[in-house]
Amino acid sequence: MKKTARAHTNIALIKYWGKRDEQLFLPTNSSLSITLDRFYTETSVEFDANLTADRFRLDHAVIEGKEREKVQHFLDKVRRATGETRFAHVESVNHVPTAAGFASSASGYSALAAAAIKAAGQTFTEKELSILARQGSGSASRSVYGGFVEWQKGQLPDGSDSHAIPILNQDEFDLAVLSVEVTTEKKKVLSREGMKRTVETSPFYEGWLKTVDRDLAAIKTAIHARDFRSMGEILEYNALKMHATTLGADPPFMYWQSATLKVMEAVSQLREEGLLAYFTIDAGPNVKVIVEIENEQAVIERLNQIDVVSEIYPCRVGPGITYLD
Ligand SMILES: O=C(O)C[C@@](O)(CF)CCOP(=O)(O)OP(=O)(O)O
Repeated sequence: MKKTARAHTNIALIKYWGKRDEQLFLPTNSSLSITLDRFYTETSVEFDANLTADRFRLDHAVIEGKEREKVQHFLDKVRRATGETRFAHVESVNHVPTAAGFASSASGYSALAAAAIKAAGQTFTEKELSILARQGSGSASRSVYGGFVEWQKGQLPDGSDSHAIPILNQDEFDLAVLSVEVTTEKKKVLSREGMKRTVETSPFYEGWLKTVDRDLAAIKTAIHARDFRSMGEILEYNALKMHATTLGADPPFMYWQSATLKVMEAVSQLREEGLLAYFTIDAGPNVKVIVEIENEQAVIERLNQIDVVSEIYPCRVGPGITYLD
């Protein structure tokens, strides 16, 4: 039977940056994210005895090659976990503007994990789904839950303790996440390759590992206290440290472009003027600005004045996985 699930993108406030096990997608450090309401992936899965290979369509186009193989490799994990033996039709639609710089792999693999398990006639707990989704893309482990989510790195070699846990529900600490798209010129280093090169070659990586757990503990305290200022200071600091590690990689690389820096400077200037806003940046030049709801419009107006800003997508804290049939 065909089953469909929806999963949302998430934005990390404490970054997942490095794997201790590439095959099982086990991270070097724990991370923490906000699931967003606006951007999501809807995926349907139907196992079919007549198929001789998994079929994958993304945004109504048949996908072949590496991307299809990655989906088949992931569905092999689903078949091992469920005893399902058939191949599947997979249909995914991304409600994520690709240019917005959101890694749709997070929403993509959590939606795929949820729909595939249901289509195999099984029911997984969120913890089991998180462990499965993690093996498609690390950040997908977090999109299983809504709101504020921690992905615990775990200690066990089999990864059975490396999964997400809910920290705060989506309606318990409302804030705005402004996805600021800047004009982009060059191709970016994909996060998977970027973190691998950094872990293997950057002398700054040990500094990252030394301080990330402290950032995580401090931001959880700030979130539970609804202390926006402290939370903002920590998330911005953590993002800067993550990006600093790439400058020491061999060969070095930088996700920021001049447009990125212009937005970063504007956010600092806003704080000078008393408007509390903080930025975070992932594996690309776009910037996500975190702001309290009452300041959202004022901050959007100011950021729209920056010549290199091409689009701003306002988001709110969003839900975990939902099943559509
Ligand atoms: O989201 C974060 O915590 C931080 C990042 O976005 C920073 F770029 C990394 C996301 O990495 P992902 O795409 O999940 O890698 P995969 O496990 O190799 O698929």
